[in-house]
Amino acid sequence: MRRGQGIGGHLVANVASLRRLPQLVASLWAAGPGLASAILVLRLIRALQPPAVLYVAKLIIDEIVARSAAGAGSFQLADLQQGGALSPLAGLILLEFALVAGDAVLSRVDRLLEQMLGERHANRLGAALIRQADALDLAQLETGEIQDRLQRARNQSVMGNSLLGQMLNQAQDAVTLIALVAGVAAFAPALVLLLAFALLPSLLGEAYFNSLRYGLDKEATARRREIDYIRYVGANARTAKEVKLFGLGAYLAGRFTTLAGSLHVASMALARKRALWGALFGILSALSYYGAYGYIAFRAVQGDISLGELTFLAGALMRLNALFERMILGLTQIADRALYLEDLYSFFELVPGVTEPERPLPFPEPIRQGIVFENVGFRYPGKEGWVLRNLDLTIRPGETVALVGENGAGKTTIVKLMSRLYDPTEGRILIDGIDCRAFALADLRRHVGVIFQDFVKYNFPAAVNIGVGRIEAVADRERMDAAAEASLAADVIARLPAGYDQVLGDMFTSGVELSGGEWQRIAIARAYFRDAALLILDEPTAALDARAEAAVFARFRDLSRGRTAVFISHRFGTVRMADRIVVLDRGGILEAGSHDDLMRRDGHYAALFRLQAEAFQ
Ligand SMILES: Nc1ncnc2c1ncn2[C@@H]1O[C@H](COP(=O)(O)OP(=O)(O)OP(=O)(O)O)[C@@H](O)[C@H]1O
Repeated sequence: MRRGQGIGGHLVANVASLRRLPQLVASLWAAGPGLASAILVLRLIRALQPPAVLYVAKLIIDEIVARSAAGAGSFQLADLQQGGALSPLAGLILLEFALVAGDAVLSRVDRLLEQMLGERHANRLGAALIRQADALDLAQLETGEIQDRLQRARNQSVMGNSLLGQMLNQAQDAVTLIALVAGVAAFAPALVLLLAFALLPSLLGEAYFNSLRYGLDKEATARRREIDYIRYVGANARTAKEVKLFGLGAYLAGRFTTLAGSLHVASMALARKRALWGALFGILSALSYYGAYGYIAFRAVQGDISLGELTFLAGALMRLNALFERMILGLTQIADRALYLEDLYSFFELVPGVTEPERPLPFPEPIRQGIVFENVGFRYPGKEGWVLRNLDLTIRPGETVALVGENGAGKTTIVKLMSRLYDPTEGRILIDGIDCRAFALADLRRHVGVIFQDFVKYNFPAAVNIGVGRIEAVADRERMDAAAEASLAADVIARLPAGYDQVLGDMFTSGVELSGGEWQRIAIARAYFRDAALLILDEPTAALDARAEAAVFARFRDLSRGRTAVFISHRFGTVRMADRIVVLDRGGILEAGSHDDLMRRDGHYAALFRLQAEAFQ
């Protein structure tokens, strides 16, 4: 929201925010149509209860007044019955009781049903959010703006529940209000106008402040993310080592205080303004309320309305006053949250750029001609420089290729392109002559097994940590044993108290944390467990000790026989084992060939190889 937009602009934004409400209603309905209908019926009945109670009270008083007027004398218990049946007065009192007690019961049933529907809806939304995040491109998820939106959407998936209750309260109050206003209009039409005067300024004021609040929150999202991040870095087992040793505690606390303070100042300034105006509007509505009260008292004294009608009108006014207050507050909260619905639903409307082909071709099994990068260029969306440019590279079937190059040369990006985490900005990637965009994404990825250098350390049991490589086969112990054996993870598992069932990581109390190299063995097992035609390992042995590295690679060569394998490594002892080594520099290929070829050529690779070898002499 831009500053200086004026009240008109704010109101438009506020009304626009409500446009997402029908979507919320539809998804709530879809979560439980039966539950939703039952809730609506209950709310409607409860909405009509207050006017009914007031009306019965009016009848009771009129009945009592009529009795006194008829000179029936003081009221006796025996008066409760008349000719063997209940007297009209007793009947009315009983009815009043039934209305009040009935509402108490209905409100409990209603709350229960709403909780059921709310939880069901939140669960559905939570799952849908994960599916949508999965469908989006990695490049989309990596942008700060989408991360913000995702963060807000995550909050919303829980908030939807409170919105359900608020919307129903509002609808119920609206029905009660209409019924009460109709009742008031029947006895004293002039009062309705007076009430409208009390309502309008509050309504406009609230709408205005709602939009200001949203604008403020939106502006502050980036700062709030930074605050959350500082809170994470400052109070977290993972960062504690460095924070302690570098003495960062005071620095982080200071930065936190500065950022949180700036947010606090802005939000307090708005809260003060809002409180001031709220108080003024409150006085205005109190004035209207007492004006109306005086008016009906005067008419009663004049004898224009009966005592029963006076009771009804006074009761209705009191209720209407409370209802206005509540509805304005409710409207504020609904509009406020509805503005955030925009984040939720706009996240669901994001369309991935890495798309499925209309008529997918089957992935070649086995790969016969290989993988060809044809003049491939890649630039991150919204970024200036090219990460890869004019890249021509062929990976033959059954070949083991090592990608080497300095930090930032583009090695990981090549791997991401091969698995279609990104699509090339220019050029094509062909598998057996077919553009890889022609395969169904799931089919392509089923045939590719990638372990990234920043692989995920799942705080799940060891078996699942390996099984995620091919989750549908997670129960296949024979396959798991083979993968664990090949990756040297078997030794790690054997040492775990609960073996394969041992929860790993430090997130849960039952978890066992592993060393970097142990985690890496588990991750490599994941790749073997996947058993894909194309195996890609991005710095798979960086955390392994020398003996483990040699053992892993001896097995890697055995296992990758007959399948295509690509690995990235900065360790030339490992790299030299590849059939072909591709040296990358600033997004292009500098040289390529076997270790012996490249050493003979005496170029960049040979220089780097000697440099590393000398360091060990
Ligand atoms: N999500 C991203 N958004 C924008 N730029 C990125 C992103 N990820 C990587 N880059 C840039 O792309 C370039 C290539 O990165 P890449 O990870 O492919 O390099 P690499 O050769 O694997 O490096 P390393 O040896 O350090 O792992 C780098 O200059 C990096 O700054």
